[in-house]
Amino acid sequence: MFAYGQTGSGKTFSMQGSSDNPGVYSRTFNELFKVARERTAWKIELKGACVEIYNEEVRDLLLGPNDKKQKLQVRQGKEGNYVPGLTMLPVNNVQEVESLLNTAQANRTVASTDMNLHSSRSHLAVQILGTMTNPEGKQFSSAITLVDLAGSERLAKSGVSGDRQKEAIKINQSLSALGDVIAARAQKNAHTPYRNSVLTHFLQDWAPPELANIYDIHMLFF
Ligand SMILES: Nc1ncnc2c1ncn2[C@@H]1O[C@H](COP(=O)(O)OP(=O)(O)OP(=O)(O)O)[C@@H](O)[C@H]1O
Repeated sequence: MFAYGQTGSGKTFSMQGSSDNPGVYSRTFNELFKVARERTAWKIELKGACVEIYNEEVRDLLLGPNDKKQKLQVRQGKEGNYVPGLTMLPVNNVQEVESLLNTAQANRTVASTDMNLHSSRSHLAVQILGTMTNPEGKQFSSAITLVDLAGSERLAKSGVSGDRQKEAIKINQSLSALGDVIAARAQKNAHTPYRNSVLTHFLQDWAPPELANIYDIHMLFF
């Protein structure tokens, strides 16, 4: 699921929500753990990861202040791309996911522009990966990814220069690459241009075009 829209339109606000008005994260993860609890005969293991894609670099947002930062790269896997070395922590309930999200939000790159005092300068991807074994012993794996995209911005309006301007150019380029990927998937093109940005490369799965509809993409427009 992607939150997409102009800078300052309320994407991060709607993803995070508040204590009296839960956002997309809370609602999604409450439902996920409710379903997991109901499947009493299944063995379900869930792990969470949070990354930001900043200036075409993948950054691990779950590192503590003393953890060693390493350069992360997207690698090709059989069922989808993955990032070797990325922190993935077991999560057993919504509170544990919320704790990961708090760490991620605190580590995310934010800056002030004319259009948003706390503008996200990166795409934030929150991923829950599940390994599930049904009562017959058959194993499945699955992932849900919620992406709070950095906002598209007109440089003249956001009034940015220097580093902020470079960030805005990268943000706009990667949003355009995401649009191209979604269009190619929707049209079931033989080639999907995943490699045109780190965002789309990170999110690449390996569904052949004829099976594209088994991978749900939801866009929230702001
Ligand atoms: N529905 C709302 N009610 C009250 N305040 C809101 C609402 N939506 C957004 N805001 C406020 O508007 C400001 C901008 O919102 P937010 O940071 O969520 O925008 P954004 O789309 O994520 O921007 P960017 O792409 O620049 O990161 C914030 O101060 C936020 O608290």
